Amino acid sequence: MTTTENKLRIGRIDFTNVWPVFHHFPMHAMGNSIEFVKQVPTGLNRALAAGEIDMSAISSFAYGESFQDYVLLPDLSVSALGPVNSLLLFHKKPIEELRNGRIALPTTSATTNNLLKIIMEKKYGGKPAYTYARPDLDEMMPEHDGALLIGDHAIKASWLDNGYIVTDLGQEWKDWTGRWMSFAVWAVRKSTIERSPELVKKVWDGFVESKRKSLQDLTGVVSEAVRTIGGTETYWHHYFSHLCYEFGPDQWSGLELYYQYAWELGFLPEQVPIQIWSDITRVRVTE
Ligand SMILES: C=C(O[C@@H]1C=C(C(=O)O)C=C[C@H]1O)C(=O)O
Repeated sequence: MTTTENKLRIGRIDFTNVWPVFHHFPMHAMGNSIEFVKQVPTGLNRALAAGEIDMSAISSFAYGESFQDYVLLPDLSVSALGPVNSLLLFHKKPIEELRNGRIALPTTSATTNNLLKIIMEKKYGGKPAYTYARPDLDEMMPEHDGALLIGDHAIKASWLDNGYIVTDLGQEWKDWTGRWMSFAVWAVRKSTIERSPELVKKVWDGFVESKRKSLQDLTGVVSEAVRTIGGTETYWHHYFSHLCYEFGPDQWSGLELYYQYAWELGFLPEQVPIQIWSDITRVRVTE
């Protein structure tokens, strides 16, 4: 029986990229057993680590920082093999020339901020000076050679003709490594699985079913995006079709390389195992 005490608090990233996973979520079937908390990724990363929420879509980097306390839900992520269209570095000179430059990073991101640092250091052999800033290009650019934006902030900035060079970090990663990259993952606190395994399974089923329905017919998420964010149906169709919401061996392999590099550069204190929740009693750990 569900009690108020084991009500699940679930984080929802406040960006359009996750909509397919939530759009058809069967809220009506959950009674009052769950509650959604909507924030930008770094807000959810912090809340899950603090135990203020029980499960959440979070930055994959944040899983790497707290993997001892979390397991990952299978079949759910925000991933891409190539361009993402919402992880964009805006810059004034070619990326090679940013090696010793100044780059503004958004306070909303963890995965992509570290991805950029990895790419700048390992691919381009540079160590720019980084500053954290509100995700606003007009505020970020005057003092910097480049600025990173993620999510809807990146999308809206990409619609303006601001004269900057625009580099898609999903594309950069794929060109360099040939691998997938998963930017957001669905993590659950291990203590939550111990406390409410059936409810976690029911919620996971709901997310996977929502994803399946949304991708089968994108009309619902596309028209809501046009209505609430702007842009055209063609834009959003293209956007959602180029994101991938799967989380299987291809995506794990990309993420393993990312964690390896992040560890080598000292951004993560330990090597990170990908731990996938496989059923209500067992946890599978991939090497
Ligand atoms: C695809 C995206 O992936 C995201 C990037 C994140 C990060 O950099 O920490 C976290 C969650 C996702 O929202 C996006 O923001 O557009």
